[in-house]
Amino acid sequence: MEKIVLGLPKGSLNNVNRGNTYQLFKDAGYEIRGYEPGNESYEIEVLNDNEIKAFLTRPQSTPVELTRGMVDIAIVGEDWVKEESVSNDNLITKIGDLDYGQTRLIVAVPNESPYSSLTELFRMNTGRKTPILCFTEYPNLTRQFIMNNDGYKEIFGDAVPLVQVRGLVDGDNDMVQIINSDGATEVYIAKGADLIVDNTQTGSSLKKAGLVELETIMHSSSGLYAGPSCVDKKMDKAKMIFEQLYGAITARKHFDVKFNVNNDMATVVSSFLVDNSYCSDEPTINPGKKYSQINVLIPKNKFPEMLNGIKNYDASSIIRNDVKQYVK
Ligand SMILES: Nc1ncnc2c1ncn2[C@@H]1O[C@H](COP(=O)(O)OP(=O)(O)OP(=O)(O)O)[C@@H](O)[C@H]1O
Ligand SMILES: O=P(O)(O)OC[C@H]1O[C@H](OP(=O)(O)OP(=O)(O)O)[C@H](O)[C@@H]1O
Repeated sequence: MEKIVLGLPKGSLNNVNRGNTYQLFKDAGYEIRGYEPGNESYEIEVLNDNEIKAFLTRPQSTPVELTRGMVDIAIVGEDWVKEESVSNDNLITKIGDLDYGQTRLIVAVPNESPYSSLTELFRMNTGRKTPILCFTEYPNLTRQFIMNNDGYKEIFGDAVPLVQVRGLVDGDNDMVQIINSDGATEVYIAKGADLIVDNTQTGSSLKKAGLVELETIMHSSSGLYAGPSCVDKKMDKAKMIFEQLYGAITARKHFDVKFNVNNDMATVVSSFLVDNSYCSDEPTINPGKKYSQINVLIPKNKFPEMLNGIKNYDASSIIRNDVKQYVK
């Protein structure tokens, strides 16, 4: 098979404290070299799967690489896929969500602002002589969101806010200007912007900059996405890679628990576990001479209550293991 070309993210999605994609690949059983967080190479080796060729990608540029077939599949945040698809045909398909790198794209203004919504911001600035300035890394989503805002529509109708990406300028309403930022977006408020659109995770960057959220534009998390070059065998392979990764993510949320009960209690305990959803399909029962060993895969958050419950059936020799891979 022709190798599938995989884009792996640089930045927050490969950061030990934010979204450790490297660890996810390791947990999923891939031997991966050249992708250690903070020490990534541009070409990454997947030593135990010679059907994969991997490259480092910047999330901001990943959608372009996907639509042009430079990579067949990639891990990227949904925010960047949406940002790209606002003005272009959406050629990118989502193979599946990977449930990490959760952020929200938000509109923020200074704490002391009198507005409690974006509509109020536009209404309270009616007739202003200077432009309303918004800085963001997401000019397409921002323009779309602003143009759908009731306050904006009341004052400016269908006029298109001016958007500036470095020297490139588009739009006809220069009283509302959306200007591209390449990072550290929060700081633009201190430098004179009226509002920003940025992503937030813990909220600490907003707090530090003395900003407050007005609106949520979208929720985002990382996922595996495919471009138009990912068809037939490549798509089959992409789905297999996703299943492998998702198995590792699901596994992180479960414990593998084993314990013994008297043989005559085994069926009662099994029903107790099924009735309370303390297992995946059903408990596995291995009967011995006097005791039966019961084995369940249980969501981590349900473990304490299950432990409490099985003690009522005189469970003994209770052991709990981490799970590496769990494909439902
Ligand atoms: N603090 C965060 N925690 C988790 N995920 C984040 C965080 N900040 C951003 N992300 C997600 O990571 C992806 C990339 O983020 P972003 O474009 O802001 O740049 P970055 O990874 O920090 O890189 P750079 O600093 O080079 O801009 C996006 O999909 C975003 O939603
Ligand atoms: O809500 P928080 O947990 O503070 O995370 C959100 C911040 O993290 C990212 O920035 P990053 O630190 O990557 O720097 P950047 O703004 O230069 O991209 C993002 O752009 C936010 O500014």
